[in-house]
Amino acid sequence: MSISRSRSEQLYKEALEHIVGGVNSPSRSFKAVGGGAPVFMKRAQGAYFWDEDGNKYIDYLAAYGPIITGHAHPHVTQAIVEAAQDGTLYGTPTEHEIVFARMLKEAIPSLDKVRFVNSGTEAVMTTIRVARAYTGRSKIVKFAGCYHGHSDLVLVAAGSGPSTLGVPDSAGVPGSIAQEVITVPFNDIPALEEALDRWGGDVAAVMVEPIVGNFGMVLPKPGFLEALCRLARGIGALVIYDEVITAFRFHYGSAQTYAGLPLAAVEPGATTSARFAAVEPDLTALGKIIGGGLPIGAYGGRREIMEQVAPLGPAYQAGTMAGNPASIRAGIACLQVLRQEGVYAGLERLAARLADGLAASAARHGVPLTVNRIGGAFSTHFCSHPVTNYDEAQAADGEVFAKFFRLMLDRGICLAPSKYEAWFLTLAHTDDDVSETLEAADQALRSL
Ligand SMILES: Cc1ncc(COP(=O)(O)O)c(C=O)c1O
Ligand SMILES: N[C@H](C=O)CCC(=O)O
Repeated sequence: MSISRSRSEQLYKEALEHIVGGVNSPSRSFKAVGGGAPVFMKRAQGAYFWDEDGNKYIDYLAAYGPIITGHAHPHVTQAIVEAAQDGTLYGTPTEHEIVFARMLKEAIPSLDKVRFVNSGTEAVMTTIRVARAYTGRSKIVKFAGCYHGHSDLVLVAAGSGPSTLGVPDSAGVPGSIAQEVITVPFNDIPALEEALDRWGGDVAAVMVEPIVGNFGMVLPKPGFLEALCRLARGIGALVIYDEVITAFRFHYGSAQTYAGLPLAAVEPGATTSARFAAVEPDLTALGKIIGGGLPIGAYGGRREIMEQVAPLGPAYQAGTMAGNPASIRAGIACLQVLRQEGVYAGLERLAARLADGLAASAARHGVPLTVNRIGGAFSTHFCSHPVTNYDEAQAADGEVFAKFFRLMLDRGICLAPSKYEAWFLTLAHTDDDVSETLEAADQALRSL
């Protein structure tokens, strides 16, 4: 079974002439799934894509996470149209920025103050600068396989695209910079303890995806985040959560306030805020969903730390496009949709049906498959062991994934072209979409 994608192939040839690798983000290339032309999409609506050859796909890529409402959601689209009609860029503050900052602060109480930027990369990069400015220290601890964007410091042992394409340590990052990063396995408290014992006084921050989204979806083990926060603070370092994927993905808030986060046992009767206080970060980086599909990033945290940032403090961060009215208004509209009753329960129900169905189908056909689901997102690792860290994710079978990816694509199901990326449900997906996807997956798994 194969559908024609001749126009995509033609466009890819042209793109290769003008755009490096034919793509504007390496993750979009099909290098890790057997090569050849990626699919050139022409239009997206709700849960669907149509490619340049007129083929229709059910979309679980969701643009690597931001598209949680479904494509071209009417409320978000209207906000973007109205913003465009009012002029796309002012270079001055606007009231919408205040409205949006308030919404983020209400949903994520650790944000005393925020600043808007243009991408997750910028948000993370700036949290590191601010942490260094605040502590007067230079080293950062990160976890193997966590991806924090493409700024120099965090392109060390990076998951997602870099890992997919075999460049987890990018060329062009000077050794002197890489030396400022200490990498530790995710979910490994003794290894973190050892690293902090060794480098303690030099460490400005410990940075983590509190729920990993970049070597599959991986939860912290119970007590891991509490230990991380306690150990970091014990040596005077800050805790930075990269919530670029996780904010507003699992509930109206972020991982640091998510009831599904496995925490160590708390005192009986502890309040919700006491429950989460032990895992609250000093700084948080945001992106993806908060832009409603337009480019955005944001970072925020404790007042005295954020006040290191210019014009109040000595840490410089700026941006011609930062806080642009279209992204801000799309973000407000997206959060307005997400705070409606039942939104997350619906995402979770569909994702559970799909993830459980895939696992059952794989078992029926004798295909080893580990499905890690968290709320409305999950990952599929072709292996029989649990995936709780990067090594275990790397050990999953990439060739089988590549085959599965192609079989699904030919059946009209669009996944990310990497064994490390997640499947994301949107508000536009229906039970019929899930049934169609399970039918396609059953055929694909049978013929692996
Ligand atoms: C956890 C995480 N942090 C940072 C980034 C970088 O965000 P962006 O691609 O918007 O620069 C990404 C995704 O790309 C991400 O998944
Ligand atoms: N997994 C990455 C971000 O979450 C993928 C985005 C990209 O590399 O283009």
